[in-house]
Amino acid sequence: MSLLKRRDPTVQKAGIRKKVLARRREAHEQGPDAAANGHLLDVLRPHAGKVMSGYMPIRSEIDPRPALTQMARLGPVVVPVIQGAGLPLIFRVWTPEAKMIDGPFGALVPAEGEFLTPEVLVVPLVAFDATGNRLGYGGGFYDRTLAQLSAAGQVLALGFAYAAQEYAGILPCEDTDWRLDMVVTEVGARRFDPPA
Ligand SMILES: Nc1nc2c(c(=O)[nH]1)N(C=O)[C@@H](CNc1ccc(C(=O)N[C@@H](CCC(=O)O)C(=O)O)cc1)CN2
Ligand SMILES: Nc1ncnc2c1ncn2[C@@H]1O[C@H](COP(=O)(O)OP(=O)(O)OP(=O)(O)O)[C@@H](O)[C@H]1O
Repeated sequence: MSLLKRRDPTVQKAGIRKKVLARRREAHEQGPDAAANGHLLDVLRPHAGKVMSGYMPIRSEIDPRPALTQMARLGPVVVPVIQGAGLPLIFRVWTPEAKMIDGPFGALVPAEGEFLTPEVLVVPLVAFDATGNRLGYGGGFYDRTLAQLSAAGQVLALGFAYAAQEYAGILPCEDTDWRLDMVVTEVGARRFDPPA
């Protein structure tokens, strides 16, 4: 591979995705989701009443629905809906009883209900690092969404993942990549320092 290609973050990200996804699949088979949901609930509870976004898991993503089910009793929980390529996500109210339909990329979306703007976001991811950088599937959906929401007000971005999804180095980042405030895994919750 040429030096230029190695330094291209898009190329680097693709290689890291593949490696970390293999580890995520292994962790998913072990299924430490219950322990992670306990930690997630501890982090979310103080925010009860705020509009909070979760996600409907796809592939080997860790399942946040146990914690979201509890939070939906205390306040509005929303999940992402894709408007189109290159556009930020919008969010529709979810409850455990909501009628769900298939959305793009296999994630379920609510068939009906109000669209609300979240202040606290539980964000799915492929990889994270020790400084709060996040790598997703490459659509840039969460980067665009977090940029838009933070321009309008304060948001809290919480990554939810298996501990095995931590990348040992610093993830390659572009100017548009958004950093996480915290990450929650089966090991516990970690808060990242704000950028220097
Ligand atoms: N559960 C869940 N819901 C979510 C997301 C997510 O990551 N997880 N998203 C977070 O953004 C959005 C969906 N984004 C996605 C974007 C791309 C692919 C995907 O499969 N991409 C291809 C590669 C495409 C390419 O770059 O060529 C792939 O991985 O095979 C999946 C989801 C909205 N909802
Ligand atoms: N706020 C933004 N405005 C314009 N383009 C953006 C913005 N955020 C991200 N992008 C573009 O989206 C592309 C994909 O981003 P990236 O690979 O970081 O996605 P990701 O974080 O892995 O995916 P996702 O957020 O969907 O889970 C980038 O090449 C970037 O140029």
